[in-house]
Amino acid sequence: MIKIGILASYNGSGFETLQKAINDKKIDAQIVVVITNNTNAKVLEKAEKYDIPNFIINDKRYPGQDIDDKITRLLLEFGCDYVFLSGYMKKIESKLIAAYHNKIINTHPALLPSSYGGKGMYGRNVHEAIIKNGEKKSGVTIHFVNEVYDDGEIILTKELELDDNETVDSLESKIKDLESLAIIEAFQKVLANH
Ligand SMILES: Nc1nc2c(c(=O)[nH]1)N[C@@H](CN(C=O)c1ccc(C(=O)N[C@@H](CCC(=O)O)C(=O)O)cc1)CN2
Ligand SMILES: NCC(=O)N[C@@H]1O[C@H](COP(=O)([O-])[O-])[C@@H](O)[C@H]1O
Repeated sequence: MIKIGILASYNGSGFETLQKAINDKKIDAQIVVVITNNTNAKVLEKAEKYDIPNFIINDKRYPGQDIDDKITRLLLEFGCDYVFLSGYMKKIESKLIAAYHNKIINTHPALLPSSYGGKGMYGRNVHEAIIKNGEKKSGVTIHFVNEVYDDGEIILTKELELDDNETVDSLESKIKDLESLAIIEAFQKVLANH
């Protein structure tokens, strides 16, 4: 059975999408651990709901320790084959990348490559920039993770056209819906080649 570890900073909506797809037999895998950097992350409640071991790992909780090493060791201890970044807001560092080369998958709420990726481009910031710049389309990119933000090999993208009166809230909602489809399709594609 392919094992997946989750890294998330907030709600972990992508994690729940993946878990529901697993429960619905759309994806043959098991989510075995959830890790967050955020003590208040709602993803912790979701992990408990699905009876998945969950951990908070951040500098405050482990002052002076190597967070990269700690996360990597935990994912390895749980036997993870893949790592899914479900709205994880911290840079993935060298030890985790080395341990999981082209096995870390991220979902980004814009089309890449573009100026809507990289440092500062996360969550609502992305949608605000898209609308401010008068873009006519946006979308979702699922990609493998390398040392650089939003620079890894692209697994798939899904596009949408913006309405004339699109707002940040309306775009965020549409992107979230599109993202759910993209996550399922991307994992089916990756696991088919496992
Ligand atoms: N090595 C990599 N690490 C991460 C990647 C990646 O592609 N390579 N993707 C991100 C997810 N992400 C976009 O998809 C992303 C997340 C956060 C940021 C960002 O600018 N973060 C801020 C800190 C924000 C915070 O502390 O809440 C920063 O670095 O200053 C950019 C892109 C996950 N990691
Ligand atoms: N650049 C990374 C980034 O912006 N990721 C985005 O964070 C959201 C997390 O939402 P959630 O906490 O509700 O799952 C997700 O929509 C994801 O695309």
